[in-house]
Amino acid sequence: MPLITDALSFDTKFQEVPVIDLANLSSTDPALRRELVSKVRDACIRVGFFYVSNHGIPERVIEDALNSAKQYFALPLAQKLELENKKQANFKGYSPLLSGKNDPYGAADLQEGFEFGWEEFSPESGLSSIASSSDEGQGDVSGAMAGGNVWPTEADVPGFRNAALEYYYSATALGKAMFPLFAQALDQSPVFFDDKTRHSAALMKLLHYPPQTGEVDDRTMGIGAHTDWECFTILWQQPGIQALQVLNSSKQWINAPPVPGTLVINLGDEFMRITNGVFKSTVHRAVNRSGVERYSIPLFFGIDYNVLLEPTVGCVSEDRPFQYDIVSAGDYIKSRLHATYNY
Ligand SMILES: O=C(O)CCC(=O)C(=O)O
Ligand SMILES: [Fe+2]
Repeated sequence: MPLITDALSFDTKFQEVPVIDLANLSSTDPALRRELVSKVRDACIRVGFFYVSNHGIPERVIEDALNSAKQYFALPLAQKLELENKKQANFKGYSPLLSGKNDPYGAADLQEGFEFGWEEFSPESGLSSIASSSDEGQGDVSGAMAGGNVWPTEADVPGFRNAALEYYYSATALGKAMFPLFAQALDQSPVFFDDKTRHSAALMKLLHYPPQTGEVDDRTMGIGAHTDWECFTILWQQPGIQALQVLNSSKQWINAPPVPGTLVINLGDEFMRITNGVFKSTVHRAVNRSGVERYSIPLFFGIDYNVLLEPTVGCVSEDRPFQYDIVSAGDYIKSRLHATYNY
């Protein structure tokens, strides 16, 4: 039976986001691997979201990134605007409050962010050991997504670039270890994505949501209803604050609160497209009505920008022909960035 036929029998009216323990992620025991693959497959087809525990990103790396984000967003607005994303290649850098609109039918997003992608480590940064263990070479900075990162100066936010890149390398290492799981969940060989993920086509964003107080306006969200664009997102959310909500197929918003010790993994449009909808790119949003500041850190991990988003074997059938235009990953991400920030 093709995967697509099997997937159609799954019930997508989920009421909660499952938790998957990654403790056995690198185990070679076939039974343990089968069990893990089967959990990932179920979550990808039914929900498009899951939490992972034992994810391997050290607590210290998370804390340093969070503290750097807090210091960065506390800078005066004029200083942050020097690196405004609209002035940079492919929207790297700072996005002010209300500058983006993820939900084309909603209001602008009540969040500010700082985005960057892969970059070559410089030996003096002290990151060489981490970089070399998680990335085998060049970031893909040619073509549609060309353009390097921009950073505040060391004097403005001491240690910012270092802490941000350290988190980036840890999260991309986790992402790279997860691609074989997704491949196996699609009945492909574990190396299926290897030649499509040679460069880290991963964008990381530090996000800050001010508390929404006063009159509750149902249109204004921290980030409006949207799907993510890459293959999958690795999301750290600040403990203790409920903000993230996920839409099930009955159009109910299901809370996805931070679960201590976990990260959220959610699938995006690239996976949905190449699997012809077998993997769900689930709509979600975040609204911070907690009364305190909220920070989160998504890392959006895609396939290489030059690779075409073509259908995967088993994901099309006579009844379910491929339903998307075939575009390159880079062209797809670039078009979505433009739509979000030039609304
Ligand atoms: O801040 C969050 O919890 C969600 C962020 C998000 O969905 C995104 O940046 O795409
Ligand atoms: Fe998202």
